[in-house]
Amino acid sequence: MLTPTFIKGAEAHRGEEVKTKMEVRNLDLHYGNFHALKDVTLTFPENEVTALIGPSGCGKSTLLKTLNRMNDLVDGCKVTGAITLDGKDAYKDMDVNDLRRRVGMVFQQPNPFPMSIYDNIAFGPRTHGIKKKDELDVIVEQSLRDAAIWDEVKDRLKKSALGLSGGQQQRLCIARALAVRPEVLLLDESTSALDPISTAKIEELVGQLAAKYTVIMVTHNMLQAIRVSTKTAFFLLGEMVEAGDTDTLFTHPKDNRTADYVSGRFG
Ligand SMILES: Nc1ncnc2c1ncn2[C@@H]1O[C@H](COP(=O)(O)OP(=O)(O)OP(=O)(O)O)[C@@H](O)[C@H]1O
Repeated sequence: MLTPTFIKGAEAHRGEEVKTKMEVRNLDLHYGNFHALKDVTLTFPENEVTALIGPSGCGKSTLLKTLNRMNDLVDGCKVTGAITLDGKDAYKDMDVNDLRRRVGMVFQQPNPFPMSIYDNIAFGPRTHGIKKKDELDVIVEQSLRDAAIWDEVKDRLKKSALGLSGGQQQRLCIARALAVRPEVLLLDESTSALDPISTAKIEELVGQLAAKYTVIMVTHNMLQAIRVSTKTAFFLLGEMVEAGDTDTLFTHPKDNRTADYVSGRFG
């Protein structure tokens, strides 16, 4: 097994009580007649990285999008069961815009807006009513620092974000997500379009982000799950087969289907 080059969230917090940040209970999701998630129950510990793994089409991205109600935008999508953030029901007791500010998302392909680096980061805070330049300056710098890209872009903040490399664009997108002060960060295969060096930088960054944020990541890369996450959940055909401590799930899986998948027998 690869040795992580940074301290994983749970190791940093060892000895402290682990708090649940988000929880999914008896979640069923249908796209029309298609049953995409089946009675999923799962908790996401605060200030840790949870990885969602499983073969293509098993429902990982669907679950991720359900956590900040992105699926509300999909016609014919029906969700039953409960999703909570700090114990509050995300579908019943929370304004959807407030939920999406608190639970930010970064996608597979870097998708910077066609505007300057500065304006990309200031975009979210501005839409939330922050207009003062000195206040925005502080948020832009802090977000870029938190996303480990400040030193690379601090002298070109007014230049177009589209001039950055793919790996830099993805860290910019993480900075943009951080700029509205989220509590949870959803990463949907956020390194799959990147080269190995950019991937390594983002993996290291994710490890650091867990000090401040709860991170939930979908990944196809099992080594990445091992390197970065403290908790892993394995999905198959819409069912959550097994979840637990990452090292245990990969070395001593309880379910034969998990064992077959993590040993590369299918997927
Ligand atoms: N908007 C949609 N309408 C209908 N079916 C959908 C929709 N989105 C996803 N699905 C179906 O739901 C199932 C789960 O899809 P999902 O994208 O969550 O899987 P995944 O595990 O993330 O796959 P991948 O690893 O390939 O991204 C798939 O069968 C997919 O075709």
